[in-house]
Amino acid sequence: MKATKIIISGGGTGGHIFPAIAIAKALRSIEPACEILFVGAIGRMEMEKVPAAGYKIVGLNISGIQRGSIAKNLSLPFKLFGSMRKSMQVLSEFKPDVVVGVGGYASGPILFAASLKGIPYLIQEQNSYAGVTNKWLGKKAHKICVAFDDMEQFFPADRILKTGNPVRKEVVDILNKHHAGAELLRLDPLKKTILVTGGSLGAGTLNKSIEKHLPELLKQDVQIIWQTGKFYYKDIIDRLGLDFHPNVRILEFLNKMDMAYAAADLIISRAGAGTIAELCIIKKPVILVPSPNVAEDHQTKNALALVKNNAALLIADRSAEDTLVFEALSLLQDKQRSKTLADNIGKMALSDADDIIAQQVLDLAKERGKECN
Ligand SMILES: CC(=O)N[C@H]1[C@@H](OP(=O)(O)OP(=O)(O)OC[C@H]2O[C@@H](n3ccc(=O)[nH]c3=O)[C@H](O)[C@@H]2O)O[C@H](CO)[C@@H](O)[C@@H]1O
Repeated sequence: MKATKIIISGGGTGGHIFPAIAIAKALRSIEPACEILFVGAIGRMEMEKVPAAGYKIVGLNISGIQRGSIAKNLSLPFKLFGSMRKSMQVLSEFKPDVVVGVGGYASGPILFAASLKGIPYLIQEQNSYAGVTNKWLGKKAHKICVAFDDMEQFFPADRILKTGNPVRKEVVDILNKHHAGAELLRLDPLKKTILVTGGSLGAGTLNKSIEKHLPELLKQDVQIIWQTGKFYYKDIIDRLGLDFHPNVRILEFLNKMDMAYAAADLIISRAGAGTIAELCIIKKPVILVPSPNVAEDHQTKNALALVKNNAALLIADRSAEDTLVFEALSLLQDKQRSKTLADNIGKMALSDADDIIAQQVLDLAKERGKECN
């Protein structure tokens, strides 16, 4: 029997790449012989993370619109045209049965090319608010897998399936790892610990808020696992030094997120959809500071879906520098409130999205096989 061939496209940030890898893993576990090819954007994070996870990737020369610079956008039509041509070529050579789009620059041209060639495609929309490209591509998608309610406002209702966001299983496997996590991060497992994560790229506001109030945190003998993000790391280390205080662990990126989640008593985070899906599964008290710099303010909408169920606290980006650390310290003291938040966020967890989506992809491939015979 011919092996099923799947293209998974998209990327740009961890929020698109990690769900894509989770879907690929689930496809392999259901159908070990299936062939998977990733399509990403040259120069973006997926070109490094996808091969590291053991999959092949082809890069398109594509980027997004850059605000505030006409000159930088002049090459955009040429890039789009070149990416469409390359996408058509990749589809002709690899001959996928189904294409999956997880969002990010590379998804657009390859899904559009798939629609031109009559190849079925599935969109995995991570956020509670769909961007312009996904809305447009959604019109011809065979299936749109979503993680939030009320997505009919963006996509055809008959093709929406609420699956939740695929998470990497190893990242949310934190049971009995508290001590090991703290030790790996050279922290004391008996002291209260806050994990600060700005998503896959880090968050300037979170970094400023923590740095400004380090004295208050240290006065309470609280430990911090502080993920700064690649762009901010060097400046922070230049200012503070790498081993600035035994209670503070400063990291550019956490490769073992499970260990950090396990070691933490409280998590301060941006409101990226992938992180939120993980936070629901690991069930700890959370303070979200949505990024104001994302399309249609979708992180605030992601966060509000939790806040309206009393499953997380929300602090606006503009107030974070003044209030975030004090809210965090007060929540750490308040056991009852912490427990209520942790219980409620746990109720919002949707597990196995990776397996459900992978099965949808394989079903589409089978249906196509029947049509072609
Ligand atoms: C600035 C931006 O465009 N953000 C978007 C991006 O977020 P971003 O790329 O930050 O993605 P998410 O918050 O959704 O997910 C981050 C992922 O990176 C992992 N991780 C993070 C930090 C770390 O040190 N190590 C690590 O492994 C997390 O465990 C998680 O799996 O995609 C999300 C999903 O479409 C969107 O909701 C966000 O608005």
